[in-house]
Amino acid sequence: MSDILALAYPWVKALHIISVISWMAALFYLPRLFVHHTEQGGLTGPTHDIFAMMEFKLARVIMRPAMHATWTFGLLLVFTPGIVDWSAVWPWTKAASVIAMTGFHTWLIMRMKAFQRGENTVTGRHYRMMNEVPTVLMIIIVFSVVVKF
Ligand code: HEM
Repeated sequence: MSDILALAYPWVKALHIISVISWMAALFYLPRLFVHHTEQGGLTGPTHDIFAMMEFKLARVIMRPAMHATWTFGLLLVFTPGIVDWSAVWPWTKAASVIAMTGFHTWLIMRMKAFQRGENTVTGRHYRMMNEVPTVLMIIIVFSVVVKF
């Protein structure tokens, strides 16, 4: 098994990066949709229905499968011999950040489901601020995994 993972390493890493790009695209765009849904879409009527449909499809067709793929390929990289040195700091920084990113994903799913029910208690300003969370985490993750401090 270790031999197969070592041979597949560059392919798995490429698939990991493709999955990460897809996941991040959704994590960046869904809060933007929530901003405009809150400020222009309302919670009933045709504009609300269009926003709710776009949010549902983004979450279910792109964001969820991309997160599963990112975790799957990322964990395969973790189990590849010689790739992660747990005595260094970067794997722990990265692990904490990806858990936080997954928490942010879960929060977005909860907000998406609330909009589906025609409910929303969060302001557009709050969604704008929350939009910075994946940006900050992404910067920490990429420096961790590339610079390996
Ligand atoms: C979700 C759980 C994740 C796990 C378990 C994971 C794990 C890993 C591992 C073990 C590597 C290999 C490091 C190496 O080859 O030296 C890697 C590479 C990489 N990861 Fe992740 N990762 C995850 C999520 C993410 C996220 C969310 C991002 C970006 C926001 C990301 C960005 C990258 C990049 C850019 C690389 C390539 C680094 C390089 O080769 O220089 N990963 N990941």
